Amino acid sequence: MQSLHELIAFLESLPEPHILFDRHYRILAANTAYRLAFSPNGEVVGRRCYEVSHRFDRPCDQAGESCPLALSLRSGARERVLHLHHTPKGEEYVNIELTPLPDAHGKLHVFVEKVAALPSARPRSDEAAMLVGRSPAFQRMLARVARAAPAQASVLLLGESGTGKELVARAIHEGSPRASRPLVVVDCSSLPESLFESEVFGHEKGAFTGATHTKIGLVEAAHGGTLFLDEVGDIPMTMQVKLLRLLESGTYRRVGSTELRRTDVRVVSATHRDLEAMMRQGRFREDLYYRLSTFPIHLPPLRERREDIPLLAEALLRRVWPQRRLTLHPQALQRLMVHPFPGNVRELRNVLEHAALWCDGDEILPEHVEEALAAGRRAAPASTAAALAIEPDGPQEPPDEAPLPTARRERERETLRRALQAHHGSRAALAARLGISERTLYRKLKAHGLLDDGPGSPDRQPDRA
Ligand SMILES: Nc1ncnc2c1ncn2[C@@H]1O[C@H](COP(=O)(O)OP(=O)(O)OP(=O)(O)O)[C@@H](O)[C@H]1O
Repeated sequence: MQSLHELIAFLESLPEPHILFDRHYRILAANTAYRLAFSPNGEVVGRRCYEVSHRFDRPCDQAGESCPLALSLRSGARERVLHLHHTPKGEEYVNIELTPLPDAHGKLHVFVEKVAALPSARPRSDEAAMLVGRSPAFQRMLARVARAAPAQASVLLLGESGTGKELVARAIHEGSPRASRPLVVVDCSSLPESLFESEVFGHEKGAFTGATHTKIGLVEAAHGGTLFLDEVGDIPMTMQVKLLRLLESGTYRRVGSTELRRTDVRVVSATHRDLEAMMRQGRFREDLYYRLSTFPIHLPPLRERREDIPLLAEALLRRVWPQRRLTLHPQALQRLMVHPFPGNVRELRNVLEHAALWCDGDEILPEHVEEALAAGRRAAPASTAAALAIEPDGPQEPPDEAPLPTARRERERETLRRALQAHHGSRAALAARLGISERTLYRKLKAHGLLDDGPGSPDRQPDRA
C-alpha cells in the first residue's frame, strides 16, 4: 500500500493528466491535471474509466473502440491508442499511453494511463483550422499525424485534392516543438521555374535583371520552423537537386551567390500525384523521394469516410455561415451521403455554402442541396470532365509540362471557357465543380490563356480555403 501511496503522490507531481486503475477498469486515483481536464465537477475515483472518458456503459472494446487495457492485458506491455474523449469542452482527440505495473510476481493488477491532448485536433479558438472526423479511416490518419508531429522526420502527405493536406500540415507543425516558429508554405505548383529558385532560396542584389535588392528565400524565413512544400510533385527537375541538398545538409545558396548558407527547417510536403510513378518515369528524383517520404501519411478521400459527412457538414456550416445557426434536414443530409464528392471536403464545403444561399430559414432542405449540386453539374456536367478532357486530380494526372495532344487541348480549353461563362461563383467553387484542385484549375487557366476570364481578379493566386 505504501508504494501505491507513493505512486499516487508521484502522479500528482506530473503536469499531464494521469489516472491509475485496476484490471476491472475501476479508477483508483487521478491527479489534479486529470480532474481539471476531464472531470472538474465530479469525483472520478471509484468510477470506471470508460464511463468517465466515453460516457459508455461498457468497456471501449465492446463499444467499437480500441481499449488500451484489453490490449495491455494481452501483450503485457505498454500500449498507445488514439481516443476521442469527453471533456468539459466537448469531444477531444487524445493520445492514451497505458503502462502496466506488474507486482512482485509479474501479475498485472494496476495500470497507469497518461492522457495527452493531440495538438492537431484540440478544439481551438481558430475553429477553421480544426480537423473534423471520427471514422476509422480518419482516426488511422490522425494517429499517424500524432506520431509524426513531435518528431523531426520529413513527412509526405498523400491524398486527392481537397482531402485536407494543408490542414494536416498545419496540425503537424502545431504539434511539433517548432510550433512557436514559422510555418512557411511554398506552393510549388504556382511558382514558375524561373521564379522557384529565387523565391525558395533567395537572391542577391543584381543576381538577374530586376533583382534590385537582396531578398531572403522562404527557406531562410522558415528557419527554426517548418517548410511546407505543397504540390511537391510540381518541383522542376532542376530544382529537385537543390532541394535534396537542403534536406541532406541543411545548406543552400542564394541565386547570385556562391556562399553556402545554412538553415534549420523541418520539411513537410504534400502531393496528389503518384510520385512513385513519376520516379519510374524519370520525372522525380528517387533520392529526393526517399528523403521527403520518411514518414508518409495517406489522407483518405471523403468517399472512404462517408460516415464523417454529418459531422463535417455541421462543422463546415458553422465555418461558412458563423452568424447563422444552420442545420440540415435529414433528407438533405441523406442526399449528401450518396454524392460521390470527387472534390472531397472542399467540394462538400462549397456545396453547403451554395445550399445555404438558397435557404431562408435555419434548416437546409433537400431542394437546397439539389440546387447546389445541380449548379455544380451545370458548371461541369458529371461527364464533362472526362468527355471534354479536363483531367481530374489524381495520381494519373499528366504533368503540365507534357503537352496534351492538340485535339484534346482544344477540347479542354473549350470546356474551361464554357465552365467559366456558366459559373458565377468563386474560383474555388468552380474547381470543386470540375473535380480538380484550385491550383490545377489555376494552372490550366493560365496554360490556356483564360486567366482574365476567370472568377476573381486576373492574376489571383489560388485561394487558401
Ligand atoms: N478533416 C477536415 N476537417 C475539416 N475541414 C476540412 C478537413 N479536411 C479538409 N477540410 C477543409 O476542406 C478544404 C480543403 O482542404 P485543404 O486545402 O487542406 O485540402 P488539400 O488536400 O490541401 O487540397 P489541394 O490538394 O487541392 O491543395 C479547406 O477548406 C479545409 O478547411
